[in-house]
Formats: sequence, structure tokens, C-alpha cells
Amino acid sequence: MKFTKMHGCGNDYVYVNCFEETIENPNAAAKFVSDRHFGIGSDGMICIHPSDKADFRMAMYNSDGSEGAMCGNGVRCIAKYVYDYGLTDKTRITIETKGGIKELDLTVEDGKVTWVNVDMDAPVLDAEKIPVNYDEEKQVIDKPVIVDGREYRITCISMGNPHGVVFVDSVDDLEIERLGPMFENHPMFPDRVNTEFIEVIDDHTVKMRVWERGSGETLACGTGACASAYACYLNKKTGKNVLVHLLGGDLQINYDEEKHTIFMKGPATKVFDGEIDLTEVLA
Ligand SMILES: N[C@H](CCC[C@H](N)C(=O)O)C(=O)O
Repeated sequence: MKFTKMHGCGNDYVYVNCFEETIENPNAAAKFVSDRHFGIGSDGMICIHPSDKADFRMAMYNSDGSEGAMCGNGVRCIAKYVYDYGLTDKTRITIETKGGIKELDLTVEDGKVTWVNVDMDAPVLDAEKIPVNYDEEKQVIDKPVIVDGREYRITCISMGNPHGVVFVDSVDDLEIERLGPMFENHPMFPDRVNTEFIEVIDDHTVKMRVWERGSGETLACGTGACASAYACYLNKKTGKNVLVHLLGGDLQINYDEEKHTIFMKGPATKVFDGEIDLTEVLA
């Protein structure tokens, strides 16, 4: 299988061009290639497919092999892949995901994509759609939740995939390896959840760490940054435009109230191309 290792703010995936490759068991392949000791090493695997509804279609898998519905850093890297490898010459493209069709604006410098601005669509607060069960509440905004004997306040949002945004005093001394799985597998989330821990710096800047469903702590999460920026706005912690500092870089998130949509702007980076034999692994 030919692949390309790429990352967005350090959120790294193995990208496979499925116009040319066929993967029999993508869940098992994702789990294997993601392994940082026995595989290639990544937060998961992302397949680029043809689409009959958009220019391209994304299928994304976490490092535990589970399939996710949307990936903000992933769609930016797909934009870079399809342009840089000549699958398109357009600088405005659409990508079909299980979390809806996304529109992307590509910035090209010296013939290569460097930055991508994505229309991430409207944030969804409807508890049933996220999904989250919190008493009979229709929305979960700034609600108390007890984790590890401590009370946190959580705001739940879907960006095509489920997020729980939690405000903390400092993200630097967070015991994320211990806390992350407790949020991820909390009974209020029937499909598990991606959890963002947010430290507010000022009315347009936050620091974020994320514990991703199916992948653990990652250096960045695009959908998570969007959910967090919107949670900050809802809870009056920031305005509509938020610079999110992640462990692996920065994302600029802007909420366009008129269009009721969130824009995410950030980098997309290629690391290397490679080839791997999966016949024995998947046998
Ligand atoms: N890192 C991704 C999100 C992956 C979400 C995945 N962990 C799930 O929903 O299961 C991002 O940049 O948006």
C-alpha cells in the first residue's frame, strides 16, 4: 500500500489515495499503521475516495481502528494532497464526510498548498444528535459533571462528531492520561466523546488540550478547536473569533453569526511518502 504521512498542527495521519489503492479491512489497517512502535506511527488513517456528491470523499479511522465521522485537520491535509498530487487544479474544493460536505479554500504558495480555510458548518447543540444523555435536557451547556470525584462544567457540541468542552484553570498540569478516558467513556456519551480542555487566555485567545475518542491525546484537533471556540462564545468567555493554541500549533476559528457557520483556518503539512506491505498483517 502506498501512503503519505501528513499532519495538521501535529495531528498526524497516514493518508491513502483510494483512487489507486483498495484496502480490504480499513479498521484493522488503521490500527496497525498507527502503531508508533510496530507500524508507521500516526493518530489514525485517512482514505481519499472518489465521491458522487462532492469533489472527494474522506473516510477517517482512529488509531484504535474505530471509524470517525469528521476530522478538521484531516480535511485540510486532504486538500493539500489532492492539489499537490494533481488530483485537482481547483483552489476551492468540496469534500464529502460522514459529518456532511465541507467547502475548502486553498492557499497555494510556490505550487503547493500551505494553508486551508474550511467552512466547518453550523455547530449542533441538539443533545440527541451529538449524542449525549443528560437527564432530559435538549442541550448540554455549562452543566456540572462529576469525573474522578471532582465537578467539571461541560458544554457538548457536535461538529459532525461529538465533543465535550471543559473549562479548566490551567491545561499545563492536567492529568490528561487519567482524566481523558474517564470523559471518553462516561455513561452520558453512548458513542464515546472527544474531550477538549480549555484554558481561556483573553477574549480572543485560548489554550487547548484534547483527548480524542479512539486516539487518546493528540497534538491538535480541528473539529475540537471549532467546538471549543463556539463553547467559549456561548459561555461568554470570548468573542466570535478565537485563536486556539494547541500543543502542535495554532488554529484560527471564526464564528460567522450571519451564516451561522464556523470557519477554521490552519496549515497542512506533508512529512513523507512511503510504501508498506500489509498482506501478512491483514491475513
Ligand atoms: N483530529 C480530528 C478529529 C478526530 C475525531 C475522532 N477522534 C472521532 O470523532 O472519533 C480533527 O482534527 O478534527
